[in-house]
This record gives sequence, C-alpha cells and structure tokens, in this order.
Amino acid sequence: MVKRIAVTPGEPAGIGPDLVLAIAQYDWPVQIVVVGSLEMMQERAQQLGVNVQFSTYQASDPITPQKAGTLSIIPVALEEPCVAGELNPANGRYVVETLRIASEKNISGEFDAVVTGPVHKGLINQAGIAFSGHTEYFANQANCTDVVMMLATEGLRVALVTTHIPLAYVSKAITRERLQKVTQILHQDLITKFGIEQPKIYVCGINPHAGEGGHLGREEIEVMNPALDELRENGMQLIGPLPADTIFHHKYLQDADAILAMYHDQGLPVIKYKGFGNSVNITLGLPFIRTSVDHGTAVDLAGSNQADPGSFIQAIKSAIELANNQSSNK
Ligand SMILES: NC(=O)c1ccc[n+]([C@@H]2O[C@H](COP(=O)([O-])OP(=O)(O)OC[C@H]3O[C@@H](n4cnc5c(N)ncnc54)[C@H](O)[C@@H]3O)[C@@H](O)[C@H]2O)c1
Ligand SMILES: N[C@H](C(=O)O)[C@H](O)COP(=O)(O)O
Repeated sequence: MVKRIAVTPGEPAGIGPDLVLAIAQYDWPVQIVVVGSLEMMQERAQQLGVNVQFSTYQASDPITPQKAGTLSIIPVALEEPCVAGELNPANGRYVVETLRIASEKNISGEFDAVVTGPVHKGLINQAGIAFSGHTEYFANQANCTDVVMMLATEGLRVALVTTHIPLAYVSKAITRERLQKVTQILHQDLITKFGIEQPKIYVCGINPHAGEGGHLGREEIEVMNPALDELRENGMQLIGPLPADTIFHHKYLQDADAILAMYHDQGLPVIKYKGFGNSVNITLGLPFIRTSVDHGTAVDLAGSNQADPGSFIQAIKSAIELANNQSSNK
C-alpha cells in the first residue's frame, strides 16, 4: 500500500520551504503532503524559479505516489507575511500549529510518518511558546515520557540520553531510570526498526576519561555502572562507559550499532563532522515515525538556491524505509 507522509517546512524564513520545493522536483513512491502556508510556498517557488503545481489535500482522496512538479498541501495561515531570510517572531505560532496538525494526523493513523524541516527554537520561545525542540514537542503531543533523539549517517548512529537542556542540568538529568529507559528504547528500536538482531551499544561516560576511576567524577561509578549492569543481566550488549574522547575510534565504531552519548554536544558534533548534509535525525520511542534534517534553519541561505537538500532527501528516504519496515513487521 502506498504510504502517506506529512512534511513540515519548519521556519518559513529559513531554508525549510526551499528544501520542500527541492524534493518536489522528484517522483517518490509515497504521497507527500506539506503542512504549511500555501502563499508562502508559492512565493518561495517564484523566488527560486521553481515550477510546482499545488493542490489542496483531502483525506478522502486516493493515496497516490508523489509526481515530480506537484505538491499536495494542508494550508496553514501565517500570522504575518514572510520574507525569506528575515526571522519574524510573529510566525512562531504558525510553526507550532504545523507541527500540531502533523502530529495529530500521525497519531490518528491518517499519515504513516512525518518529516520535519528545521525550526528556530529561539523564535518560537520569543512568540511566547515554551519550546525546546521537535523531539520534546512530539513526545508531549503523544503523551510519551521517554523518547530518544538519534542521528544516523553512513557508518555511525549516535543517540542521546539528554537532549535540549542546559549543560548545568545534564548530570542531574542522567538518573539510573533515564539511562535505562533510553538504552531500552534504543536497543528495542535497533532490533525492530533497523533489523539488527543483537545490537551492540557503546556507551559514553559523562566525565573526562569516564571519570578516571572516580578521580574526575563519580557518576560513572554511582549511577551509570549499576544501571548498565542491570540491563546486561537482561542480555543487552552494552560496552562502557568509555571515555567519550576515544569512543569514536574506528576500532570501536566498526563494532558498534550505536553510540549512546550522554548529552547533545558530546555526540552530535562528531556525527555532524562525519556526515553533515547527509545525516538524519530520527525520534525513537514515539508511536509514529518522525525523521528530520541534521542542520538548522540556515536563514542566511533562504531563497538563494544555495541550500543543500541532501539531508532532507535522506530524511524522506529514511521515513519511507521505516514506514515500510513497520508494515512488514505487523
Ligand atoms: N531539525 C531542526 O529543527 C534543527 C536542527 C538544528 C538546528 N536547528 C535550529 O536552527 C537554528 C540555526 O542554527 P545554527 O545556525 O546553529 O545551524 P544551521 O545548521 O542553521 O547553520 C550552520 C551553518 O551551516 C549552513 N547550512 C545549514 N544547513 C545547510 C544546508 N542545507 N545547505 C547548505 N548550508 C547549510 C548555514 O548556512 C550555516 O552557515 C537554531 O535555532 C537551531 O536551534 C533546528
Ligand atoms: N538537536 C538537533 C540537531 O542539533 O540537529 C536539532 O536541534 C533538532 O532537534 P529536534 O529534532 O528535537 O527539533
């Protein structure tokens, strides 16, 4: 059966709309439906010199594969007109509304996945909405207490125990319960979503040199080892905690199905260095499939035809693959 995928362009003043228009230049084996402003998308297409025929999405329409040069859209009105490259906090509410509609339609089963373009977290907060990221927003919409952010590129998957929180809160947020929950979700999804029979997960320490036997921090000894030992007793293959500065050595990577990093800037700089423009951000533990790009809003490039659509294309391909795997596992 043909799958139906919702796509949110994200921040309208950034490159998200440009990326959506770029993927609309190709045929896809799924129906792609944009959730966003029709006027803004038409204006951006004109600015970029791209020809796209828009049609309004109807849930009752037959689900047909995406044809190059066309786009189906669920129109969502901007609060104020958008100029590419000029961030306007007035449109923060519009961005969140597109995410609300996309998540609602995924939770209800009308759609098989959502692929998100980049949003500007600061601007949404300036609009008066507390927002730290799609990961946390979708978890909240789906009533999930624990979800996992994982970025993947050729030869490397990096998952995070904590996501968008200040560094000062990280150590306290890594409790035995949180570490175990994240590891369990990662282990389970590597099996069910990625077809790895016996996943090997390499776990980073929190402190320099994984605490150096307790001389440079005690979280590894007091929290991490007992949490990981309990999971090992249930048959999980967990290696670590290892020093984060050496865990990304080729010797370990060739054996690892995923690296579990303790915080955002411990794991993501490595994968973005290795695969920026080709990596995909996948939220694990949600009741629906969600993938995204590995980069931000790149407001400096909006409307300029210079945005690289590589990561967005990978995010769409990955969503299709995950949706197909999900069907064959049912
Ligand atoms: N998935 C998401 O929603 C997501 C991901 C990361 C960052 N962000 C947000 O994006 C905003 C801007 O973040 P930033 O400036 O740190 O990162 P950024 O990725 O927007 O930009 C960093 C640099 O990379 C370039 N770049 C980014 N994407 C590109 C592409 N597709 N093609 C060519 N060049 C590209 C930009 O021009 C810039 O020079 C922040 O508000 C951040 O929170 C959102
Ligand atoms: N942490 C992500 C990154 O650096 O690429 C990014 O901020 C997006 O996160 P969400 O998918 O939660 O919006």
